[in-house]
Amino acid sequence: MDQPRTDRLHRRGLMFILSSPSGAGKTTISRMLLAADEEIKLSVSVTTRPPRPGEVDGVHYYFVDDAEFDKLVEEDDFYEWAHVFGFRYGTPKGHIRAALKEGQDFLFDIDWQGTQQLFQKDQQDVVRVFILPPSIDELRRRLESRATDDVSVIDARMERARSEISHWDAYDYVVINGDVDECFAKVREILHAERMKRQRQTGLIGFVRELTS
Ligand SMILES: Nc1nc2c(ncn2[C@@H]2O[C@H](COP(=O)(O)OP(=O)(O)O)[C@@H](O)[C@H]2O)c(=O)[nH]1
Ligand SMILES: Nc1ncnc2c1ncn2[C@@H]1O[C@H](COP(=O)(O)OP(=O)(O)O)[C@@H](O)[C@H]1O
Repeated sequence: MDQPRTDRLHRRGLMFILSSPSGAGKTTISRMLLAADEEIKLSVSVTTRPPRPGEVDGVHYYFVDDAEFDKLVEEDDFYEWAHVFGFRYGTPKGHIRAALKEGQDFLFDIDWQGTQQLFQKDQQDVVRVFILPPSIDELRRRLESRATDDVSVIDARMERARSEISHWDAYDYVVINGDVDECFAKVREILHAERMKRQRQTGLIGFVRELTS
């Protein structure tokens, strides 16, 4: 029997967005996904927030000062950018569009404002996933256990969590992060299923034509 060649068909890449209130676990899930899946690459954001311990410039974020950020805005180098927690965060355009066409998937860890902007610009490629904490008390526990922010910062993030959660219905998928492995498995299933969407499988047309000729 001929080897089926369906796994070699070309498809468009997708823009896989993970958002959540701070502390719900999107960074954790993002890192698990990037470690487990070779086909997806992180879109590294630019931020004016100072690095946390362990964060590496160019890997987790590009850390810049206000003047550098202003320059990037002026030069129209961002797909989108937003104010979050008193700092600015932006998605650099880079070569995302061309890479999507070549079949490269990108992971975005961005907030609801950035999600809206990316969706307006590129509905066909965007997949929006929102992660919820299992409870508000657990959200605070996670922010405290991460131990990267002082109490006033944690309070501000908790204050903002309610308004962030109110945007849950602007997402395609919502996953509750109770058990981290379960949450990860669900997010991975979403990614796998989205890759199989007919509209993304641009190589199907030729394949079906061959099958039916
Ligand atoms: N709009 C937008 N939001 C971003 C971007 N990068 C990060 N964010 C969001 O900014 C918020 C704060 O991020 P961060 O300071 O790393 O703290 P975290 O919430 O604990 O991950 C999170 O909601 C991120 O998803 C970006 O490029 N654009
Ligand atoms: N399902 C989970 N159960 C327990 N702790 C978790 C879970 N998911 C994430 N955490 C922990 O909660 C803290 C916040 O997670 P993080 O991924 O940094 O959140 P976010 O990126 O959404 O701000 C981290 O210390 C992380 O290890």
